Amino acid sequence: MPLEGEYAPSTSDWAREQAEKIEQSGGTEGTDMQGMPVVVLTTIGNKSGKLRKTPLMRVEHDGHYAVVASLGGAPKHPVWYFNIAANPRVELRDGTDVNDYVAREVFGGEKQTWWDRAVEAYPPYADYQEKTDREIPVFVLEPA
Ligand SMILES: C[C@H](OP(=O)(O)OC[C@@H](O)[C@@H](O)[C@@H](O)Cn1c2nc(=O)[nH]c(=O)c-2cc2ccc(O)cc21)C(=O)N[C@@H](CCC(=O)N[C@@H](CCC(=O)O)C(=O)O)C(=O)O
Repeated sequence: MPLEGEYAPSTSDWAREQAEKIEQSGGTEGTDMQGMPVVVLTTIGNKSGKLRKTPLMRVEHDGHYAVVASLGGAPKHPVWYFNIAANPRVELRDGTDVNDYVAREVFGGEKQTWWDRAVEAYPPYADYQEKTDREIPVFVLEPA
């Protein structure tokens, strides 16, 4: 069941432009950054109730996805983290495929497994974790 609500654009220009390019092309354009694949996560704003569309690096293994709240190694979580915390129902667009998921933050060995997969998909994640004391959260997306 797709998430319903009014879309509210990100205040990050580059992210907004990429999300809108991907969405408006039905997932056929704008789906990479530095040659690495990008997906679009849709969350429900935990304050506005609006739909937030966030481009993220694609982290996939055997048909399962994870999303990484890295924000370039900033000291604070990206606010989409708090959207998921309040409502774990999300949508993920991977190219032309859009599916519903329930996001589950992972810890311990499961997080390490997915963190290794994330760094393999997008090596700068390792640098981001190096540069911050913040534990960068990883969510696994369970099919809804
Ligand atoms: C800039 C901010 O967005 P954010 O949710 O903090 O997310 C920051 C970034 O993670 C986001 O811009 C990502 O798309 C950046 N980004 C990646 N960010 C990552 O964290 N990980 C990635 O792998 C990643 C890859 C990536 C690839 C391409 C690209 O273009 C961007 C990429 C934003 O849009 N803020 C809005 C509010 C958004 C929001 O969700 N508001 C909530 C309330 C949130 C709250 O305050 O609790 C609501 O509507 O209720 C605002 O300031 O008005």
